[in-house]
Amino acid sequence: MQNTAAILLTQVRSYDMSMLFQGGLIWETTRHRKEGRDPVVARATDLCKRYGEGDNDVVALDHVTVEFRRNALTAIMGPSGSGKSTLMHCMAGLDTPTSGKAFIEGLEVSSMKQKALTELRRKEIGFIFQSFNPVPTLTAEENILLPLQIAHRPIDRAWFRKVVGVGGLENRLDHRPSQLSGGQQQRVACARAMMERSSVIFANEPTGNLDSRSSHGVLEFLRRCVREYDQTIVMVTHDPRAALFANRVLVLSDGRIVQDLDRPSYDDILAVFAQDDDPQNGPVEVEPRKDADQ
Ligand SMILES: Nc1ncnc2c1ncn2[C@@H]1O[C@H](COP(=O)(O)OP(=O)(O)OP(=O)(O)O)[C@@H](O)[C@H]1O
Repeated sequence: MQNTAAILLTQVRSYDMSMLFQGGLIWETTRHRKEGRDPVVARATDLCKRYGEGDNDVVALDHVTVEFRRNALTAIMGPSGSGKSTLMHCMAGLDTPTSGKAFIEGLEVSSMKQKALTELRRKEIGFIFQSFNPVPTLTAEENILLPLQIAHRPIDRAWFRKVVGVGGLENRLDHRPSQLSGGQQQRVACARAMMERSSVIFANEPTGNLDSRSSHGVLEFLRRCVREYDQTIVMVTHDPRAALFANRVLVLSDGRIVQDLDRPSYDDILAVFAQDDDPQNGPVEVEPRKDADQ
């Protein structure tokens, strides 16, 4: 009995030690990569994802190999069902690929144990979703800082001021969500993600619920964070105007990358949409790029 207890205790201790070691390893590896300025922040090799079986089998990702560069705003576009969200979820460790590998800062996300993955996500991966659900009783400032406070992480006030400045939120910090417009709320969501200083932020349709004016404010915020403050953003979008803010546009079709456009022009984006013959997606109206200076 005593022996069993001793073995159990040793197992628990070695498990704790291995988790500590894994956490430390993640921290050290990502720090070295960032300091070494490895130009690739995230990578997928031969990524496949199938859902269902037999007649219900769906190939969501079909041998996708791609690198995401640091300090870039990459847009992922493509028709509905082409695999955009699945790619993002597999890259961020929110879903597991059927085969192939996904890496963040050189660490293989696709085979990571749950606890290490949680640690990696907490430290190195940020998220912005289409719908932001701020805590209604908290102010904008409190909502922005909430994840850091929950994690007992220190708040870099200088960085906070820069982020809210770029987001144009200085005069809204003591407002509650009900006192903010949709665009302001989404900029609060972006500011929250920026505060974490993750290696990469995955944004899924960040302007999907916004009118074109509010979208512009959010996209300009994201673009400035990339250009001026070295952030790295991968954004899924159906919106051609959003893609005009990106340094690079990847186009997916049937789970494959069919185009990889570097700083695409208005005409390049139009051409992508001209090829999208899915009637569900409706006609596309793209305004000429007025503000872009890339
Ligand atoms: N959990 C799931 N179970 C079964 N099939 C799924 C699941 N998730 C996604 N799929 C299928 O995988 C394919 C890719 O889906 P995904 O959501 O990645 O596409 P998408 O390009 O993001 O689409 P949308 O633009 O409509 O959001 C689709 O055919 C979808 O129906």
